[in-house]
Amino acid sequence: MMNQVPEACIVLFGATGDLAHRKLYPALFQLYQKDKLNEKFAVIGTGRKELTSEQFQEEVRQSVDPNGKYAQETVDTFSSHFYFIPMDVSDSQSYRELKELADELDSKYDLGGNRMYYLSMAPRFFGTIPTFLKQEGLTETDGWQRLVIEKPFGHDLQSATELNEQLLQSFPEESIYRIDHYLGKEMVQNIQVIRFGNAIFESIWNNKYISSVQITASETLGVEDRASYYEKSGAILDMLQNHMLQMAMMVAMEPPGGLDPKLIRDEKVKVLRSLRFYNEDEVAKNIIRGQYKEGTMNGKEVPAYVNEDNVDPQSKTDTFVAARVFIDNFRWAGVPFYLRTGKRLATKATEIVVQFKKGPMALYHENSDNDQPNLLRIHVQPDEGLSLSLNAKPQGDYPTLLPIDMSYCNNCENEMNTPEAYEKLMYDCLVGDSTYFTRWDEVALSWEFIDGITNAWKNKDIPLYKYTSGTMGPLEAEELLNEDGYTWWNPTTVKR
Ligand SMILES: NC(=O)C1=CN([C@@H]2O[C@H](COP(=O)(O)OP(=O)(O)OC[C@H]3O[C@@H](n4cnc5c(N)ncnc54)[C@H](OP(=O)(O)O)[C@@H]3O)[C@@H](O)[C@H]2O)C=CC1
Ligand SMILES: O=C1O[C@H](COP(=O)(O)O)[C@@H](O)[C@H](O)[C@H]1O
Repeated sequence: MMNQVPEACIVLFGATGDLAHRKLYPALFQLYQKDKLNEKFAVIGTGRKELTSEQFQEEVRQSVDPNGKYAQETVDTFSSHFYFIPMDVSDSQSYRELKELADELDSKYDLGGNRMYYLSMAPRFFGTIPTFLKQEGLTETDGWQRLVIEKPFGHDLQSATELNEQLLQSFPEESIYRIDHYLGKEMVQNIQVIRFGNAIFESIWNNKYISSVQITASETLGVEDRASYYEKSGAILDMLQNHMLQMAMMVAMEPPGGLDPKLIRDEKVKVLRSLRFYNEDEVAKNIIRGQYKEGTMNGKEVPAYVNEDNVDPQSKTDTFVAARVFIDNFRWAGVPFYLRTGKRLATKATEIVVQFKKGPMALYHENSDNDQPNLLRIHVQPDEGLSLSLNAKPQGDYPTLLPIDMSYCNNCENEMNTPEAYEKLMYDCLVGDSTYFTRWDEVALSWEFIDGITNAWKNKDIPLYKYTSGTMGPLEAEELLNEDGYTWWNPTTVKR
């Protein structure tokens, strides 16, 4: 089979870091194994550590095959494409050496000047590196140049705008690939297919038939060793501004005119344009913030957020956020979207639940305790799949109701084969498909919305509710839904 992926040199800034080792090398290795990487490829890793290329190759081998599961020859051949340059990214001098090596590998592997620059670095370097890349002539080759930027992209609209303006001095918008790894998840990408590939869903996907939408991304982990970052971001910047809004856009967007990235991203951004922005009083009514207290998880005592390493004991950082948002357009007018995410919650799971309205007349419900609404659950993780809750008649009894589920499991057969988000995203970037990367207008609008909330939190005395670790967040988040006659649907497993 012809390999469609172009030859390329991947220059990875932050090659000695956690993300590179845990996600990026395994992702590239999977692509390599699946013949989804052109055999003409080279990776240049950079970091301040004084590694030789041989030592770097050993790190890569350890990262992709820690247990010696794969054929030695495959792992060795793969890692032989990796080279290392120790450099401080704030020193322009070191970019000259980088350029020399990149040019040399370009000839050695016949890479056509194609370059993917991946910034897996602390965000304070996101602006500097592209500036130096251009200044030192690394962007002047015969091939394409793409810039992959990790999160967070700014910390508010102003900082994101400044960063973006800086990037645009060196790379045009169409060459900037902003990562939101949730967009690389199988079931997040599947939302589009479920919606637009099934007439039965698309025809009822509106406020006539849908009563509410819930998106939960719950985590069991606490802040771990990331306090210096998390103290400034909290759940709202860490998860709501990006992953949660992106999932909401996928659920709410209009059908695109085709599968071109521009058409899809145009539709996504229109959702944000219709998002109801809140004034400070509305923030207080519609957004609940929380912070975890100590608790017991899996039989182990876990500390309160304020007692975690490097966290200010007086910290007001939100480790939980629940939001009621509205998309004021014809399709969604009046339908609340409830988004919630938090750390140290009861389960690690992400699920989208579309709740349908009841029929016009309750023929069977009166005599039944099992009066459940129809729910379409999109299980994003750890289970990947879809289930539809319906009502049927129990054997023999009549006219009571029996809740039943129809389900599809996407990763039950062979869990290992589900491509990791980073695998899909790196592949997409190599082939120049920007569909599942965030475009500047989406990022700007999502910051504008989030800034409204964080400013209200700064200016108004809005409570930070404490919740016990191992629960699903503060009671006030439950009350937010109860006000509207709903309750949260906790993530479930897909029936196998
Ligand atoms: N880790 C994760 O799970 C996730 C990370 N991200 C994002 O990915 C990015 C990287 O995160 P992560 O890998 O965890 O970070 P790490 O702190 O583990 O790695 C940082 C990397 O930057 C390098 N570095 C730091 N300063 C310099 C410098 N002055 N010059 C050259 N290299 C430098 C370090 O190399 P050295 O030590 O050799 O100097 C190291 O390779 C961040 O933007 C983060 O937000 C996003 C989602 C998840
Ligand atoms: O971006 C982030 O995502 C992770 C959760 O990602 P998942 O794929 O494990 O669901 C979160 O833990 C982290 O705080 C955040 O920065």
